[in-house]
This record gives sequence, structure tokens and C-alpha cells, in this order.
Amino acid sequence: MIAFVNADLDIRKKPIFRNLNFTIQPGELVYIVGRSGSGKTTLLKSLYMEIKPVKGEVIVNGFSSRKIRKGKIAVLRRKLGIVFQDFRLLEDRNVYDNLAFVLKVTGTKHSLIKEKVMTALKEVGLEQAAKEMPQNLSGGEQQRVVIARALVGDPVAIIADEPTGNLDPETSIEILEYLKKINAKGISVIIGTHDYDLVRHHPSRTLMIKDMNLVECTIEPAPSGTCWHPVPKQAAVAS
Ligand SMILES: Nc1ncnc2c1ncn2[C@@H]1O[C@H](COP(=O)(O)OP(=O)(O)OP(=O)(O)O)[C@@H](O)[C@H]1O
Repeated sequence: MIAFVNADLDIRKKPIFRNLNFTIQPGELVYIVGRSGSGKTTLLKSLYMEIKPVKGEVIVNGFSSRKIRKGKIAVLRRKLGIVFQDFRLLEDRNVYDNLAFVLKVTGTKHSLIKEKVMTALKEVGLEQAAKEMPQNLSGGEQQRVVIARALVGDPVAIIADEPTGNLDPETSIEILEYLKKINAKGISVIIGTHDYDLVRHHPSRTLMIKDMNLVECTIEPAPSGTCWHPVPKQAAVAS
């Protein structure tokens, strides 16, 4: 479970969020949407405690930002799979070793590594690519490897920051399908994105950044019907 309680988030003393109060239940798929610079990355970073609230707290999987000790942040992060827009795969290792690396540094028993890596690769349909070097794969395939890497440690939640930012629209939808499949297993998925088209294709709970806070919203067509905009829930009901 994720809970923000009266939380203020700053970046270098610049206020980004004020008085955040919301929860995400286990197993939810939630989009965080907002224009460039509104604070999507900041919010996602606070989930893995790279940024801590300057006031109030965020509680993630039982760890409070107010109480967590430095050593426990690594423990929390092991239960979170993190997916970035720019993949961040190790280019000097093949796909298998990129995943195995995560398990080795977290002290997984040697005898379990192969099975866990191959199971995660199967989840994203890439078991045949285990021996490939990441740079020989397409962008969409690399992002699927990143998703497998995020899954390999049996996370309670996947946190994805613009996971489709470098991909074409069709591949983006495919990536979302993999994330939805993972979510169907009960793993929470939190996605920061400004790709409203993607949200429209795979609708789910959507939180929009507005006035340094988050409002529940629905992705609705603009009057022209050609562009899609987030509409705050109350306004959507009224119209
Ligand atoms: N290292 C930094 N130093 C100073 N300001 C920063 C830094 N990182 C982010 N910011 C500022 O904090 C605000 C929120 O940034 P953030 O990256 O969270 O937004 P975002 O919604 O994820 O943007 P984008 O969609 O462009 O990635 C922005 O105004 C940004 O300029």
C-alpha cells in the first residue's frame, strides 16, 4: 500500500507538491499524468525514497519516509521494480546477465537464479533473447527486458517513469499490455506519463497533477475529437 499524508515535496527548495493526501491500494494500476515539468518524476522518486517529503510523509509497503533508516531504503527498493524511459540496461552484459545481476546483488541463491531469470523473460515473451546484447534489440524489446528486470525480484509494485517515452505508438500500447498482464497478477503498477492516447487505450485510475496536487481524472476527448485531455472527475460527471 502507498499513502501520502499531508506531504510536501520540494526540489532544491522549489515547491513541487503541497499537502498531498492520497492512497494507492495493492494491486491497482494508476497513471500519474501532467505536463512536462509538473512533477511526475518527483512523485515517482518519492515512492522509492530518492526524494523525501519536507513535510508530512509517504508510506510505501510499510516503510514511512519519516522513520526509514538509510539501510532499509535498499530493502524497500528490492520490493519495487523501477522502469525508466531510457531503459538503463548494462550494455556490457547480455539480457540474461542483466537480470541475473539484480538477483546476485540481492543475495539470491545461485540455484534459483536461472529459473527466476527465465520466468521473468517468459513474462515478456523474450526467453529466446537471453543471450542477446541489449543494444542488438529494438527499443520495444529493450523496454520489455527492463520490465523483466523489474519483475525478477518479485516486486510488490512496478514504478514506471514515461516507460513509452522513446517508443512509437503501437509499441507503446504493446508495452502497456505487458504492464497490464503483470498488474493482473496482483502487482501494483504506477505509471508516470504524458501520453494521454496510451491512457485512453488502457483506461485505469488516473491522477492528474494540478496546482501542486493530484486530482482524480478521466481521460476524455477534446471537443474537436482529435485530441485527448484529462478532465477532473467532478467536472467529467457534471458535463
Ligand atoms: N535536479 C534538479 N534541479 C533543479 N530543478 C529540478 C531538478 N529536477 C527537477 N527539477 C524541477 O522540478 C520540477 C518537476 O520536475 P519533474 O522532473 O518531476 O517533472 P516531470 O513532470 O517528470 O517532467 P517531464 O515530463 O519533463 O519529465 C520541474 O520544474 C523541474 O525543472
